This record gives sequence, C-alpha cells and structure tokens, in this order.
Amino acid sequence: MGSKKRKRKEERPTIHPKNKYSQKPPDFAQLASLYPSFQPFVYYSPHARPNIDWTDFNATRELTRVLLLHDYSLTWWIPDGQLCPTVPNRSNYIHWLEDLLSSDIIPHTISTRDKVRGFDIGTGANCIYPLLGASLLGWSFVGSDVTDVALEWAGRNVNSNPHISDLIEIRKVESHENTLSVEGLHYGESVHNGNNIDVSGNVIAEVSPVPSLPLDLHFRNDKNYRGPPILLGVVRDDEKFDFCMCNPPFFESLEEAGLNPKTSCGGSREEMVCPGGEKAFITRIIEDSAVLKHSFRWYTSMVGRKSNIKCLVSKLWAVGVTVVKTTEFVQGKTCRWGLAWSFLPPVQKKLPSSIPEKSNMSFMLEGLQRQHSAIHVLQAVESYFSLHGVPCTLNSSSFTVDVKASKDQCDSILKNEPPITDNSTQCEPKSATSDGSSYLNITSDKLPFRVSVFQQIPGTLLVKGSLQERNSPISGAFSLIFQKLEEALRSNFCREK
Ligand SMILES: C[S@@+](CC[C@H](N)C(=O)[O-])C[C@H]1O[C@@H](n2cnc3c(N)ncnc32)[C@H](O)[C@@H]1O
Repeated sequence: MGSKKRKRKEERPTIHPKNKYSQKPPDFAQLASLYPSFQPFVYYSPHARPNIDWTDFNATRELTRVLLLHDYSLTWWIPDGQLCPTVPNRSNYIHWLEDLLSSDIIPHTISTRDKVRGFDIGTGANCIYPLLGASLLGWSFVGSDVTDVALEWAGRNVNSNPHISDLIEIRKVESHENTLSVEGLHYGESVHNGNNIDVSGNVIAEVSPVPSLPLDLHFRNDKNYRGPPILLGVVRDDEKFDFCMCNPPFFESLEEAGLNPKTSCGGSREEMVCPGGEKAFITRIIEDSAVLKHSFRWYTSMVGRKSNIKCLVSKLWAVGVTVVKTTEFVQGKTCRWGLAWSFLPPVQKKLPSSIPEKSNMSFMLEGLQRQHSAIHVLQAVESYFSLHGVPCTLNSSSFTVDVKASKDQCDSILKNEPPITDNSTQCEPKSATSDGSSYLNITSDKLPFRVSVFQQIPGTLLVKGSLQERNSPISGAFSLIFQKLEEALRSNFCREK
C-alpha cells in the first residue's frame, strides 16, 4: 500500500475536539444494554466492535434517538422517511460556530457574549441544530422551514423538551406565486403569554406575522434559485442574530441525490432537492446577506461539494464581505465543508482610517499543496525578510508578520542583493536611477508594514500587506517590496506557475 495513501488518511481533519465523541465513539453495546429498544438493531461480531446496519432507516433513527437521550437528555423522534441526522456530525457544525463566535475576528457587537441567538435555515423535522445548540450551549434559535411535516415535527421535538423549549422558535416560511407570508410560531414561550394556537396535538404556538418586504426582492427573476424566501422576508426588520446556519438541500434532482447504498438517513424530496442545488440555495443566502448585512454577525452554511466553494467564495467577495472562513467537517467517509462570512469590519485591521488605498496590497496564493498551511507561509515571510537582515515579528495567533525595514534593507531586497548592515543613519539621501543602482530616495527612516495571511478555501491563501506609517519617506517602496515578496512566495509554494 502506498505510503501516500496512508499519509493522506493521517492528515484528514478529525472530529472537533469539543465534540462529545472526539475521544470515544458511541458504545453500541452499552447503549443496547441501557435502552432495550435499541437492542434489536445491534449486531455483534468476534473481530469488530458492535455495530448497526447503516442501510436500515429504523436502526439509524433509533441510534439518533438514544444518543440524543443518553448524551444530551433530549427527547426526540421523526416520522418515517424524514432526514435522520447523525449526532456526532451535526455537533461538529455547532462547535465550529462556537469557535467562530468566541473568536475576535470581528467585533462582538450584536448581543452580549452570554446570550447567543442563531437562525437555523431549514431546520427540518429533526430540528437537530436548535436542539443541540440550546441544550449544549444555551443558545436561542429561530428554526425556519417550508414543509408542513418539518414544521409539525420540529414543533413536537421542541415541545418534548420543556427545559429548552423557551429558547426555540419554529418559523414557517410560505410563498405563493404573488404573495409572500411568513408566520412565526413561537413554541414554549407562548405557553406563558397565553396567545396561542394549536398546531398539532399538544403543540401550542403563537403566530406573529413578519413585516412584508417588497415582493420583487423575493420573486425577482433569478436564473438559479426559484423557491420560497430564505432570509429576506423571513427575518424581521428589527431582528439581530449572532449567526445563521444551514444544511441546505444539496441536490438538483432526486436522481442526483441518489441513494447511498452504505447508509440510510432517509430524506424526503423537499429536504434533499432544490432547483439549482446547493449552489443556487447558498447563492441566495449570500444575496440575502448582502441586503441584511449587519443583522447577523456571522452568516454560515454547510457546503456538500468542494467544487462549489471556489465559486461561492468569489460571490462573497463580489458582494463586499469583509471576512470569509472555511472549514472541513469529517462525516465518516464523506466530507462536508463549512463556509462563513461577515460584513463587519475585521478587528485585525488597526490601520488609521486616513491611510490611502495603495497602502494595502494583497494577492492570492492558489494551488498550495496540502501540507502547506497559513503558518508555513507566515514562516516563509519571516525568513524572507530575516535573510535580508530586516527585523520582523511573527504572531502566530493573529497570523501576521510585522516588518520594519530600513532604506538599505529595502534597497537590498529590491536589488535581490544579500543582506547588508543597517547603517542608514550614515547614508546620504540617494535618488532612484534608471540602472537600478538605487530604487529609493533614501532618508534615515524606516518602512513599517504588516503582512497577514488568511485561509480562504483549502489550498488557497490570501496574503495582505498593510503599510503602517504612510508618512514614512520611503513608503513608496512598499508596493515594490510587496511584489518581491509575492514572487518569492509564489515560487516557493504554488504548484501552478
Ligand atoms: C437537508 S434538510 C436539513 C434539515 C436539518 N437542518 C438537518 O440538518 O438535518 C434541508 C431543509 O431545508 C428546508 N427548506 C428548503 N427550502 C427552504 C427555505 N426556503 N426556507 C427554509 N427552509 C427550507 C427543507 O424543507 C428541509 O427541511
């Protein structure tokens, strides 16, 4: 067996460290002994751990039920044929959001740190994300959906868990050809204010209409997504959220959804399919986010196909986002990706607002090999300048290198010369000459700038340079130095020239 294959396997990202199952996967034998209803689904073999038949919907549903009960104290059920979530995988998304929210990438402006509010687009009958987020972290949620069965069963699942039902509102999204209506069904909290209607059985709900938005916003002639509203028209005018999340309908058709012969997680047409597939669905979320902007701190979605990420990231930059983050979720043998963006100004940018456009430069490093991450590029930036005797400081938590070059050091970089001693105080100002003998109009001042590296999508990094002192007499060298750095990094890291 090729060592390459083994290496690739080792390098795959693992389950999130905060995930309950990161150290120890679920013990089916123990669960079977504790929950007799799970017993018939477990089979034993002398050489392997007890397992279930992953192609049996009843087995996967019963596993999800007992895991939610045993590990999260949640009472849960879904009817036959609805999408059955796998608990460890869905938890990874929640923990990634937890990381994003606690990071200082963007300001903590929307709610206080301890009162997180999220919006789950397409919560499904299983309502898994609000249930996990509320029970694990005390987050409150609006979970939206379009189908009656999803709304009914999401409501039932919320009401079966009175300890968190006040935290979750299930919101119905409706669209007709010429009208739009969105109703908010507040489960749990409505029990206290007495303003209720019956939805199904013992479920009680408060209906609150959403202020209508111009119809052309929702029903404009979009080439890709033709479906009910997603965020615009569902989110109310005065609402603020810390994040939205979404496990979108991935496929364009039922045929494309196919049936994975190795698993049976169910899933109805409405859950799995939308015109244009996930690309169209997420594109609509991006378009909605460009209108709603600061109503959410973070917009996020799961992406099922790696090939869609590049195009979605380009769309994000095109609508003016300030930050893009991606991650890879490990889901057994299949991979999913997380995509996050924001319109809030990143905290990292501490440049004075008076700095002109040219003081910021950037380029993309694409086609990086798997073993090369942002930190490797930062280290290369550090050694590039150190080689020229330029003092610099690498900060691995902010992914930045701060550089302070003297005029002679700048000159040596630009002439590709070996390092020289910084004796700038003894130099007389020189003028740039056409033969390249000196590129700078030299004075005794320094050129301070910061290089930041951001992960875009796997294999692609954004390298930014920001001049820290535009009044430096040698600030004109900044763009030339940055271009030299770009050349050096490209020849070091990029496969495609
Ligand atoms: C793949 S399922 C995800 C269900 C659940 N969140 C999960 O992770 O298992 C997608 C859900 O999105 C819902 N949906 C489709 N279009 C929607 C829209 N415009 N607004 C809200 N939900 C929508 C579907 O009904 C379905 O329940």
